[in-house]
Amino acid sequence: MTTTPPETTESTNSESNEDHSPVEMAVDQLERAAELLDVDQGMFERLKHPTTVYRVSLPVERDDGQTEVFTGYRAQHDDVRGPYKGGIRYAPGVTEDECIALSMWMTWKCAVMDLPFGGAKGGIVVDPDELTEKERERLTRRFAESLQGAIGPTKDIPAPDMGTDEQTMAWLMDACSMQEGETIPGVVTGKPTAIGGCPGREEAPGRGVAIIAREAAAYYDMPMDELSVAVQGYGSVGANAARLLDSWGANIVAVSDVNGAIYDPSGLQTMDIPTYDEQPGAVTAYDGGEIMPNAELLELDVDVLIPAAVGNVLTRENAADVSASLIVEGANGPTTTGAAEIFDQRNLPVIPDILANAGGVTVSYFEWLQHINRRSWPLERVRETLEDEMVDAWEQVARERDERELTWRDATYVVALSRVAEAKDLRGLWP
Ligand SMILES: NC(=O)C1=CN([C@@H]2O[C@H](COP(=O)(O)OP(=O)(O)OC[C@H]3O[C@@H](n4cnc5c(N)ncnc54)[C@H](OP(=O)(O)O)[C@@H]3O)[C@@H](O)[C@H]2O)C=CC1
Ligand SMILES: O=C(O)CCC(=O)C(=O)O
Repeated sequence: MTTTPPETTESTNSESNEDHSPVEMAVDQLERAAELLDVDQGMFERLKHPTTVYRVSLPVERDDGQTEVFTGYRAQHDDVRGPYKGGIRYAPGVTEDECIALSMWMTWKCAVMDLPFGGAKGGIVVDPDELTEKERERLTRRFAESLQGAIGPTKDIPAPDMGTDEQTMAWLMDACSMQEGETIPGVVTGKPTAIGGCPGREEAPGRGVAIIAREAAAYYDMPMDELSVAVQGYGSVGANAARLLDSWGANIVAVSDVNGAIYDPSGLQTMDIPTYDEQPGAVTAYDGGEIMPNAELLELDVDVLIPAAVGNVLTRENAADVSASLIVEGANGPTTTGAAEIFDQRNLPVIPDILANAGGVTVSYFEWLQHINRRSWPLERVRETLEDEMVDAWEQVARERDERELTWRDATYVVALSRVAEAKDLRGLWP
């Protein structure tokens, strides 16, 4: 177990991190908010570091009998407002540095939504598509064993992220329950509904992105039925956001997966384009529209650009060429520090990830409450409550932005950090 952030390492999209590691990006963002709020220097120093980082070796027997050892991480950033909370990703580019940055972003995301959680994030360095289902199950169970004592319904509650899904959460829950000798549904969120999951959790991050895009478009007087939208990434977040905006009347002109984008200025039928889960690799095989590289999608002349795939895609190199009028961050950390500076200079509004994609953790919170109350919510209640919570958070951030004349990112961080700092002051944990 380590407790300090490492030096710069590569992030999920390592080609364009402009020498800023994810942690450095996260610290830059925190520093701006700390200055605006005049936060105590010591508290700022503390919040630059995670509380704990677990690094575990995971020996797994492959189906051919060979043993392979994978590396897993769980970074726990801060729990002053409640148990650590955050997803687990399976991806070849997972690093300790990335998990730490993502855990910091979870602290702010939970705080901006006013959820009683702190921030955590974990991952395993693995391409899940290269494992069979049985191998993925063995790997997940081994990860749960290695994190015994670190995770639990009142300590740290994992959830899905890139490369993991409700089945992964079911295995994690089962492994933790076996260790404890009793069924503990609250140890993870994003489970299948048959074992205590919340209806609507899978669609929630994308639904939240769509709600925030709708509110932001209205703020800038852009009518929904005239809105052109490009979405990078057609997985859980991107496809759900695209389809919902489409159903509200927006014109989704481009979507992409890892192989590339399809573009049709007259609008794509998003319900007809299969996501990776529905049919892997189907985006660029879709009949209709022009095929283009992901990089070109990011520069399309659209009203709204939603990067919803991986981190660090908007960089100092391409920021000047982004032609959208508004960016809504669906992915975590899609905008590098260098790109953010250029967007600020250009007065191009960027609605940050910690607000825009917070729908997932918000519905995770509903799931956690259902575990405590032993009572499930119907889908309509989930959707209505999510709508209320997202709009509430949006309005608080918009007020802060307008009153202090801040960027959207700074305003969001100010709302989040002021809640975390107040909790630390009240609990007397600081200094
Ligand atoms: N799932 C969740 O609960 C939440 C996720 N997020 C964040 O949203 C982002 C996407 O997550 P999620 O939708 O769950 O992930 P998925 O794995 O479901 O989807 C990711 C999508 O991005 C595509 N993609 C992968 N790599 C690239 C690349 N280099 N360039 C372009 N497209 C690429 C994938 O293509 P292909 O299908 O071909 O692999 C897929 O369409 C991540 O940053 C995640 O952290 C944020 C909040 C909650
Ligand atoms: O639902 C959760 O607990 C976490 C979701 C997540 O990892 C994220 O919002 O980035």
